[in-house]
Amino acid sequence: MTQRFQYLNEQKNCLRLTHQLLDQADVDGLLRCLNRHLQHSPLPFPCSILLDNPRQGPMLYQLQQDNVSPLDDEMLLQNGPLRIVEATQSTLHLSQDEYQQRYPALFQQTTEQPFNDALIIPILNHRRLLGYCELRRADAGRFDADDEAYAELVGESLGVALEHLQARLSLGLEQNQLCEERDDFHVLVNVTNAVITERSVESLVEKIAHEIHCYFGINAISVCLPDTDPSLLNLYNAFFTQPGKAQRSHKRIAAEHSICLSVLESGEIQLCELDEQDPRAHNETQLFGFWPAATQQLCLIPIKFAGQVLGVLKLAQADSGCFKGSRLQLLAQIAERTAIAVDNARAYQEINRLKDNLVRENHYLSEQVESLSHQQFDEIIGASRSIKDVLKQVEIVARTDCSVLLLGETGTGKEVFARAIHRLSPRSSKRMIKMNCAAMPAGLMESDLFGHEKGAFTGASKERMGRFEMAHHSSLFLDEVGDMPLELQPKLLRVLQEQEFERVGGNRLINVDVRLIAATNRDLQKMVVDKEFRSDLFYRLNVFPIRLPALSERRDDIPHLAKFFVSRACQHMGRNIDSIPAPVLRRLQELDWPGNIRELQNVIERAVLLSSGHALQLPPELEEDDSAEREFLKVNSRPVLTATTRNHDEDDEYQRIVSVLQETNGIVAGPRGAAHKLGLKRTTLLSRMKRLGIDKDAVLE
Ligand SMILES: Nc1ncnc2c1ncn2[C@@H]1O[C@H](COP(=O)(O)OP(=O)(O)OP(=O)(O)O)[C@@H](O)[C@H]1O
Repeated sequence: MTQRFQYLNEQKNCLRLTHQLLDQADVDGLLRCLNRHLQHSPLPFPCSILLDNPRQGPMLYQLQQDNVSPLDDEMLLQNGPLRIVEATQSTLHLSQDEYQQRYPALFQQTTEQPFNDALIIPILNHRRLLGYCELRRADAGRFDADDEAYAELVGESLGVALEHLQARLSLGLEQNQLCEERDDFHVLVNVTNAVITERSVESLVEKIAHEIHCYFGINAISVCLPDTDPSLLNLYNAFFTQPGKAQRSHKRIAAEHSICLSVLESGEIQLCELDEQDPRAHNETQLFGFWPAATQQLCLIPIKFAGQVLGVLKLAQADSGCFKGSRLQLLAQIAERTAIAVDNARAYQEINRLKDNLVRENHYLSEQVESLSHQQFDEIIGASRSIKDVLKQVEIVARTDCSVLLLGETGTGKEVFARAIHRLSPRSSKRMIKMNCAAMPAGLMESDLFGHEKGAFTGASKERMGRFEMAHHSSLFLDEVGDMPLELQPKLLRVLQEQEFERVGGNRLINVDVRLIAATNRDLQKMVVDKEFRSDLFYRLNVFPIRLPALSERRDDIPHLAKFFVSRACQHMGRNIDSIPAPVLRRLQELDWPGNIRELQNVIERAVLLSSGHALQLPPELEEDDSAEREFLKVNSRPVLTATTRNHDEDDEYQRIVSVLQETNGIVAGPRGAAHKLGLKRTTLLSRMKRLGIDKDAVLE
């Protein structure tokens, strides 16, 4: 074979080797491919590769019984031939003895079988050293110049292939990183989108848990938020016992000794290694009622917003790889987004609570403004002895904190006096809160009075403040207290005695300072005997009873009240009535008024409406009784009879009335009057006279 032919042949071999090497996906493949090639080349000796990676340090790849075993002992490799090859960028030719002498440690570590001669060829790419490859021959021969030349060609092929491989690997790496970044970004966008519109904590947790579960494969996700009661924490859990299907729960747990509390306080991420023997793991199981199989790690990440720790994102997982490096960073970013949403949800809850309170306060206020406007700001009309006695009692009791029980028939002014007591009391700067026990359905009364926590009963979607809380530092007027359900009475008694209570569905004691004014038109004492009212509550309410007299017991006040109501009604209706004739006032004083002042007020309003002139006229129903009224109306709606239109019976009646009138000298009313003699009521007689066309003056002529 001519030298030229041999040269061309070697070039061809190396070109083929280069192609084969370029097809390899990794360094292991390169090493295997190279050794296969060498077996059929002019240098049929085992070859190893050392790569000098500037970031990770040198790495030696050797083929041992067809297995590639990398060696990354940096000290050992740095102290080998690497640095001299780097400095000279040329082949190093060493006998075994020389090798052993110069690099004893590396020799010992890498020499399984003795060798005779070694060639160390630099792998260069554009004069940059990528590493070297090392050929060792165990036979008696030594490498000559031709061997060196061929080995250097192999080194060049390796340089090209390694450069290519590195470019491919880093491209793949970059691509992977890009994909990872894209996915991370995606999950963050998903979390942001999921939480941005969420206003309830429950659905917020559900959505975040879903994203975390899908992306990280984590099966137990909780969000822990502080409770209004500092000794408790709220734990919102989502557990994926089946892929993609969450079991949700909400628990209030004791804050003391819980891992969440330490994260809330420190604001630092906490990782806990647990196994089922660990008492903390046991504790977690108790809290969750669920323990994800083989859980080894708990990761607790603070949910921080504007420097404040709002809660904790708690994750339990078997694969601790989730809670490291970039994965942990991503979870922390999810916690940041969660914080914005938690803050929004809290703000929304607070706004809603305030709005509800405002609506309720407004409602109470308008209830009260309405009643105030009817009362000319609680003006109490009355100069009778009985009402003066009541006013004295009101003055005495108003300045104390003592409970007051207002007793009296309906419409006697119990609410008016309750307002007067509150207005004269040191609590008058706050408005009085009122509740009518008869108007409130029994089932709603407890939560209306004491408020409720969210979820306390079906439909309790929000926490709500009750009237007792609203009446803090003020007075609570319980109207119709006799209608309070028996089962609620002990709770009322407790507030009156201890000034503390719990909301419905809550276990937090709420302290209030409330002055109670109760009223009833029922006979509470009898109710106690009949076991319809608790005696202990009765005695507690009855500390200062004030009995309001019925209107029939204070007839002297009727003219004052009538004038007051007439002027007020005229104002409202735009009427001008400036006198109440004496007979009208007298008539008003005669009546029984079972509905008391309220009834009087209604009658006057009606009279104002019906009166045609400037003097008040009574409405027809104010006749002595209903039959008289009917008669009056009947008679008045018919034409007056004359001698020609009267029938026989009517004629008889005409004669009888005329003769009695003549006997009584025209007097109709009174014991000697015609009505009495005929056994008729005065008004009935007057109606009949009108109907029959009898003129009492004409009868006497
Ligand atoms: N002394 C008074 N002066 C002026 N108006 C009064 C007086 N007492 C009561 N009223 C008026 O009478 C009406 C009934 O009064 P109030 O509602 O206080 O009675 P009550 O005893 O609480 O009735 P109920 O038992 O039916 O609740 C109200 O319109 C009130 O303004």
